[in-house]
Amino acid sequence: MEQLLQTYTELRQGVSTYALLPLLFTLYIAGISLYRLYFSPASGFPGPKLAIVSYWYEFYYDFWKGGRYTWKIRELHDVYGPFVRINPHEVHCNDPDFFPILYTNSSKRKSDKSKWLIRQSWTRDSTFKTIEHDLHKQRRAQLNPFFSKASIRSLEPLMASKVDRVCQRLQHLASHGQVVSLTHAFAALTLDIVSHVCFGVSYNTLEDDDLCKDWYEGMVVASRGGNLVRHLPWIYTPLRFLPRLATASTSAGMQASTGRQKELESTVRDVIGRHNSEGTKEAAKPASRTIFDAILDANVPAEEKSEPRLVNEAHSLTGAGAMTTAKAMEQTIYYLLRQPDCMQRLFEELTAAIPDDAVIPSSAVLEKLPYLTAVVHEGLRLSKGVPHRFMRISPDASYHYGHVIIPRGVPVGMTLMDFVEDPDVYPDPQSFDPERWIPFDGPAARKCRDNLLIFGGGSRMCVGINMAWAELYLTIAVVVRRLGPRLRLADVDFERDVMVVEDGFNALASRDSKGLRITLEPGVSS
Ligand code: HEM
Repeated sequence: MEQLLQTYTELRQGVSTYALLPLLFTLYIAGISLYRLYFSPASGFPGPKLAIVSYWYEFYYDFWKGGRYTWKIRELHDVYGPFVRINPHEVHCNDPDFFPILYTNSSKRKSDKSKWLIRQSWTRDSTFKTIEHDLHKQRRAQLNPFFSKASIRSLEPLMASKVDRVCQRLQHLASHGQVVSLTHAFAALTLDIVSHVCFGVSYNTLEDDDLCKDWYEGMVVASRGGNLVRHLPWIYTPLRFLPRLATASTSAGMQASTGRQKELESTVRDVIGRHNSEGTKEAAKPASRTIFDAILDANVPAEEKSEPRLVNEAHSLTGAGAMTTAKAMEQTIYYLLRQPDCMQRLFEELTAAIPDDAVIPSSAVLEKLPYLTAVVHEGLRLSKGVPHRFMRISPDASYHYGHVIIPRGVPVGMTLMDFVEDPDVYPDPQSFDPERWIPFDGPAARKCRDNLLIFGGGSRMCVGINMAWAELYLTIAVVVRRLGPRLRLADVDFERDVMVVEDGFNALASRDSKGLRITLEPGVSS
């Protein structure tokens, strides 16, 4: 009897506890919503109530709508003004005058990144994704020397040989009227260059039958997956291991992504092994020293040189170095092919400047060609760069801008794509119009240049900017000079294959995209 009574009491206690759960949950949600609406440090900024109280609003546009929050944020600015609360913690700004205040140098203020950014990422230990200002500064100092103007100049023979090779491969692959993917060809080119700079050995994907199709598809899958992982970070671990387990996975993209991960891990292991067996490379000739040698030689804590951290860095450098620049090359060639008068004018300028198309001039010489300069700038602008917003957190002092104060600790970001599509600076911004850059030192072009903030700004500005410009000038000049009049678009639909419609951090075309595909007319190029 006593036992029965005890069981009854336990049951009642159990029932009442369970009955309390929904109530506790409701109170928790109400409490957190009230806090986010009225007491959070970001509560002074307007925005949709749903976005302020919950991340599900952003999730809907990021995941359900497929990387569309960036475009939704634009609409929110139309309703709420230049500063908008876009999620429970973050403020977004679209006022260009705020740019230099937000993206400033280390001497002016510390700039942390937001943890929200690294939730989506397989590169969370890279320089790019480093949250804390001082640690970023230390990591960035190891990269800077490899990307200075002088270093990039010394890399030009390597770049030229790869550009030469991409032309040969295009001619070979398209020799019998076959369709070739310029998307994969340009990704192979940029990947081969950046892998050489990082590891001292090029991936040589230009030699692969399908160029770097697998690597590229893997990047696209990882980019799209990022929009899910950012919201549901617990999914990161199963996602990392799932493809390894499911070797027979039906998703080619997943397999490609796994292959890419394995390849990077083994490359980094090789680099560490080679470095350790050769001893310190401090005294080595600068030309033979790689980024990873510099990191491994640096006087920093051991965890900074750990294999997982270096794999993260390798992921980030190869991804950042290859995807964006290749996209800009692809878009530039696409617009030239859509506007044959522009292609013809560029070809004529190049033929005059490079009488022997076997000789590849330096990028410094190419930068003096006015029409090429206009085309390269316009193509880069229309490639949109990275469509995702770049957040900063000022850890020590609030941001002050007119009457607006953003308290320290509040993440605030801007979307660089907004600048390159600003109709006040670039009338009819979606059209390809190299004329807007001519004359290059005139007032209109100057305004265009000042707004081409596609590489970001301040202490975390793109480290690869010099490399990107050199690659763009060399590639566009040589490809157009040698093959321009013979290139034809092969079943390319702008909205399906070219237009940037998805923010997967990288700029992505539609999910049905077949990439930019071309054929080559027979004949002599010059
Ligand atoms: C058209 C080409 C490119 C565009 C539009 C571009 C754009 C950007 C932007 C906007 C950032 C700043 C991110 C931020 O503010 O948080 C960035 C950072 C970075 N980019 Fe680029 N990039 C390009 C080419 C390259 C190349 C060729 C490399 C070579 C490896 C590279 C490597 C990096 C790295 C490592 C960072 C992180 C820098 C840091 O956090 O200190 N990028 N890029």
